[in-house]
This record gives sequence, C-alpha cells and structure tokens, in this order.
Amino acid sequence: MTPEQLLREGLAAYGLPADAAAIEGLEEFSRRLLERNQVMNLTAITDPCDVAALHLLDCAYLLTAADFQGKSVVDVGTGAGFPGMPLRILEPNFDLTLLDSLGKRVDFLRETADAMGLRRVRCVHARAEEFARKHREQFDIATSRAVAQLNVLCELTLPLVKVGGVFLAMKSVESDPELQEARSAIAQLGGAVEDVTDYTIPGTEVTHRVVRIRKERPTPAGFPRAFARIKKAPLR
Ligand SMILES: C[S@@+](CC[C@H](N)C(=O)[O-])C[C@H]1O[C@@H](n2cnc3c(N)ncnc32)[C@H](O)[C@@H]1O
Repeated sequence: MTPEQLLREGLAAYGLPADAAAIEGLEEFSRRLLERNQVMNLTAITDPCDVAALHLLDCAYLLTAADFQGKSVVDVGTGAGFPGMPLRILEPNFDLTLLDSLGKRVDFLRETADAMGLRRVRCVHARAEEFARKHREQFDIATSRAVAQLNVLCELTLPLVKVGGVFLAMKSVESDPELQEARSAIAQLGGAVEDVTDYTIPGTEVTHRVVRIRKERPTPAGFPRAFARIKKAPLR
C-alpha cells in the first residue's frame, strides 16, 4: 500500500473526512519531516508508510477522542509536531500552540507551518512548567505523546488546562501501572481520569491508548513546581 492509500483508508476507518487536500497536507508534512530529518534529529521512523501509520494516523485518532472545533489546544512536548501537526492539517478550526523545550525543533515547526500556509498555529520554545506561569488555565485541550511518565506529565500539562477542559495523554497499552501510580497526582492537580481507550492504528497491528483526564477543579497555586523538583520528587 502507498502512504496515500494508508492515510485515505485509515482516516475513513476512524470515520474522519479524507478529502484530497487533507491527504496532500499530511503527505507534504511527511515529506518535509523526512527531508529535514536528514540534517537534524526529528524522528527515528524514516519509511514514508511507517510515518503515515505510526505518526500521522496514530495522532489523527485524537480527533475521535474529543471535539476540537473552536477550541484552544496546547501540544506539550510536541517534538517534530506530534500529535499537533496532523491535527492542525486535518482540522483547521481551532487555535493550536505547539510547545517544546528544544529550540531547533520549534524552528522546524515554525518554518514548516509558514511554508505550508497553516493558520492558527503558534510555535513556542519553552519548558511547559515555565510556560504555565503566564498561560495558566488558558487551554480547553492539552495533548501530549511520549514526553514523560503520567504523574510527571500531568504536573506539566494540567496547570495549562481550564476547569472543564481535558488533557489527552497518548500512552502505550502497557500503561496500567503508570496510570495507577498517577491517580493521586491527577487528583492533587485538579483532574480525574474520565476515560481510557485503546485503539489499533489502521493498516497495522499496533495498539495504542488515549487517557482522557478531565480538569475538574483549579490546580493549586504551588503547581507546577520547578522541573528539578518535579524530577526529584514526582507527585505520588
Ligand atoms: C520523545 S519526544 C516526543 C515528541 C513528540 N511528542 C512525539 O510523539 O513524537 C519528547 C519531546 O518533549 C520535549 N520536552 C520534554 N520535557 C519538556 C518540557 N518540560 N517542556 C516542553 N517540552 C518538553 C522534548 O524536547 C522532546 O522534543
């Protein structure tokens, strides 16, 4: 199967629209990613079919896990733009902030968003725990994939989410122990696990998980702590 077929059939399997412009946008992003990957470290996945499935379709699943229309969304530790960029390409009607602590990756994202004419994308070079000082409880949705253990990750993300909003954490299906260990941290930060959904990426036998955490109460003022403190004494 070609990447184009994989994307078309995969989006259809999710029940998402698979119009030609969206598919072309995803393929263009994949081309730019793999081209830049030759001179900087953006992804270990280098086959275009694998990028289509393991990056693009994996991330696209989030559009079935929450309604993004009209929302403000922050992707914490976005790296080369996952999950944020595929979501932006597939759904133009929300405000997206792509946040990462590595400046070169953020530069790549800014250049790529400009070159592709993507709108309503803000690329921010910052650590999440520092960004939270000025952007506390400003986002309807936070997303994150492959950034940290859930108890640490929630301290980075939940302070950014409005009360009533959600944090969508992309995790492996082996994350049950991690999830159990994070329950107290999630409660201390004002959240509650609402839903855990496992999904198989179309065209593969790979199954991943989305943990949906609802922000129920404001996060207490002491969080997030400085990263050295979070790392030394993760919330339990
Ligand atoms: C393993 S990469 C994952 C990138 C992307 N989310 C993905 O799934 O391909 C983790 C990324 O998180 C970023 N990161 C780690 N801690 C962070 C923090 N406290 N604030 C912002 N970004 C952070 C790193 O710079 C890195 O780009």
